[in-house]
Amino acid sequence: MPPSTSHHTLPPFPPELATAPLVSLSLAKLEGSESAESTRLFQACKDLGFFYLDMLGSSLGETIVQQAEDLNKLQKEFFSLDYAVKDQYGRDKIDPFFAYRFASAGVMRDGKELRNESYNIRKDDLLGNCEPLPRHSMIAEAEPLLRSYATHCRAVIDLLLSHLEAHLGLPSASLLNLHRIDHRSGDHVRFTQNPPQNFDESRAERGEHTDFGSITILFNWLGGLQIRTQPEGGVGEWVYVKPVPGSCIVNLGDAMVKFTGGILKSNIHRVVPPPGQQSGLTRNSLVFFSRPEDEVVLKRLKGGLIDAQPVEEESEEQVTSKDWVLRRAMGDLHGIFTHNGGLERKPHGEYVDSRVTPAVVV
Ligand SMILES: O=C(O)CCC(=O)C(=O)O
Ligand SMILES: [Fe+2]
Repeated sequence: MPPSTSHHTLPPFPPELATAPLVSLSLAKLEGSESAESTRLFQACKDLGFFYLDMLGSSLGETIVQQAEDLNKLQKEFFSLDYAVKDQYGRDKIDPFFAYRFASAGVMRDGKELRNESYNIRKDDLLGNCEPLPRHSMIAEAEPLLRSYATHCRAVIDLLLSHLEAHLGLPSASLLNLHRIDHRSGDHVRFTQNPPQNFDESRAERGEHTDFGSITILFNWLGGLQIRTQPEGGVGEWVYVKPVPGSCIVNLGDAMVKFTGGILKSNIHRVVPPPGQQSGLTRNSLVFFSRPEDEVVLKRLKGGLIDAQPVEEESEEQVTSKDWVLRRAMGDLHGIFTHNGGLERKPHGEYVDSRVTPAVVV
C-alpha cells in the first residue's frame, strides 16, 4: 500500500513563489541500476548537490516515507513537552552535539520566550554500537522505529554512494568503506521544530550553512527551506525548495566535496519561516545526517576523476571526521561553499553565527 502522507492536511505552498530547480530522481530506478538515472544522479551531485528522491514505487522508499510520517508525529509529541523536561536532555547535560538543543526564536507567547528546537539522536546509540546516551522515555520507547528508520536511510545512502563511486571511477567500495554502518560515526536522526516567527533577513543569514557530513536525507512538510541558485558567472538568489509528498530532499555535505576535490557540491542553504498561507504554523523537519566514520581523515581521495582535479595550493589542515564534526558544531571551522564548479572558502566566522541565534540549529 502506498504510504499516506500528511502534506494535504496543511495549507498549500504558495504556487506563485519561485522554487529551486531541483531534479527529481527515482529511488526505484537507482535500485534497478538504470544507467540513465544513475547518470542524472551524478550530474545533480556535480551541479547543485541537491535533488528530490522520489521514494514511491520502491518498497524501501515507501517504508521510509511512512516511517518519516510516524516520526513526525513523535517529534511533535516530544517538542510539546515542557521546556524543563526537555532541558534534562540538553547539550549541557548529555552531550555537546547528540542532545536536545535550542535557541531563542525571538518570539514571546504567554510570557514565555519561544524556542527554535532540535534533538539529535545518534545512529550508534540506536544500533547498539556504543553505550547509549540518556534519553527521554518517549524516545527510548520509539527506538525500534528510530533504529529501523536509521537503517533504511543508511541503505539509501549506501546505494547513492555506490552509484557515485562508480561514476567517479573509484575502486569499488571506496566511499562505502568510509561509511560502514557498524562503525562509529556522527550519523544521526534530527528532529527540528520552529514556532511561527516573522521573516528576518539578518536572522536568515545567520542560519546559512552547508551540511558538514556526507549525504543528508530530509523530510519537511511546510516550505521554508531555501537554497541559493548557482548561475554561471552570477551571484545567485535564494529560492524555496517546495516539499513534495512521497519524495525526500537529498543533499550532499562538505565531506563529499573534500573527498572528491570539489567534483561533487555541497550547496549552501537555510531555513526561513514558511511562506504565504503556511506562515503562522509551527514547522517541523526530520533529517538523517550521514557522516564519514569517526577515524576517517577528511581529505581528497586518490583515483579516477579526482586525480584530474586541480590541486589546491594551500592544503588545509587534515582532521578526522570526529574532530571535524565537533569543531564545526562548536563553530571552530568554516564551511565549504561551492560555486560555479570551483571551491570557494568562506572566511572563518561567516557561517558560524548560526550557533548563536539560528533559524535552524545546525
Ligand atoms: O528544516 C529543513 O528543511 C532543513 C534543515 C537543515 O538544513 C539542517 O538541519 O541542516
Ligand atoms: Fe542543512
